[in-house]
Amino acid sequence: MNSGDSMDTGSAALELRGLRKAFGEKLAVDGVDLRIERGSFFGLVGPNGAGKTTALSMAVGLLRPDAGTSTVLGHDIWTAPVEAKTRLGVLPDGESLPQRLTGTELLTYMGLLRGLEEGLVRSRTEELLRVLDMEADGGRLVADYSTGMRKKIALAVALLHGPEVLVLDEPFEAVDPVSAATIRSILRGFTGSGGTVVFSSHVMALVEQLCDHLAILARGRIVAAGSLEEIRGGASLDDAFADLVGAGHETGALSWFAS
Ligand SMILES: Nc1ncnc2c1ncn2[C@@H]1O[C@H](COP(=O)(O)OP(=O)(O)OP(=O)(O)O)[C@@H](O)[C@H]1O
Repeated sequence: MNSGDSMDTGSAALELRGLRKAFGEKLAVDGVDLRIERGSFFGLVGPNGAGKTTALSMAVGLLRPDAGTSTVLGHDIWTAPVEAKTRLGVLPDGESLPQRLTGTELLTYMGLLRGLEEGLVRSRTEELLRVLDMEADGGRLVADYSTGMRKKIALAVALLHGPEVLVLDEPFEAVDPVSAATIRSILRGFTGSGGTVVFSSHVMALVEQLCDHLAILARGRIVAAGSLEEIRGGASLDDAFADLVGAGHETGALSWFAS
């Protein structure tokens, strides 16, 4: 990992203040404040369309907010992007990778772009492909990868430069169980050595298994944030989630299947 500087001391790993974003009439993120401490394994959960991807995209500098700020280890993502992004590894939502490169070319290109020395890029690329069980796929085009393989190579890109804070949008989506176990173990090792992981997920079991802290986002607002125990309050996370975001949509069978 990169060594910190004096700005970093005492600041949160990631701090969001008053983040807001509207798409036309739709207020996707409506004033999100969140402080994520260093060394946390932090989950951001919420129903479909709650604003998770929009909030995380603004947090990492991929989407300009209408209002609010995001700081990474004390560095503002918009006014000090180099300082912030050097410390940040991002797994964005969707298919944002260059498709016409092989996996090895992609990692090499991204490593050199990050200013890493060539030998280091080569050794880290080999290690990442091996650990992610993609050694045999390094020479294939990213365009020909499966969805889960694209997720894994994107995670490799996020890890390559040795960030201190990882922000991952749905890192386990479409990933097979063996690869998911590998990713869990990489991420646990990462937080174990002082790094911070922030990830979004719909899978409560995963969040319960991995996270020490979490926030629940619904309709663009944080409806609960705290330690896993505080949010669960003695119940399962599934139940706490349903209570907080409002369950009660069991409207019965589809009319045309009614007997
Ligand atoms: N580029 C865009 N243009 C218009 N509306 C958008 C855009 N991006 C997101 N939205 C809207 O903003 C809201 C929040 O979307 P977002 O993708 O952030 O939710 P999410 O919590 O990540 O959802 P999911 O869990 O389904 O991935 C949704 O109503 C969505 O339709």
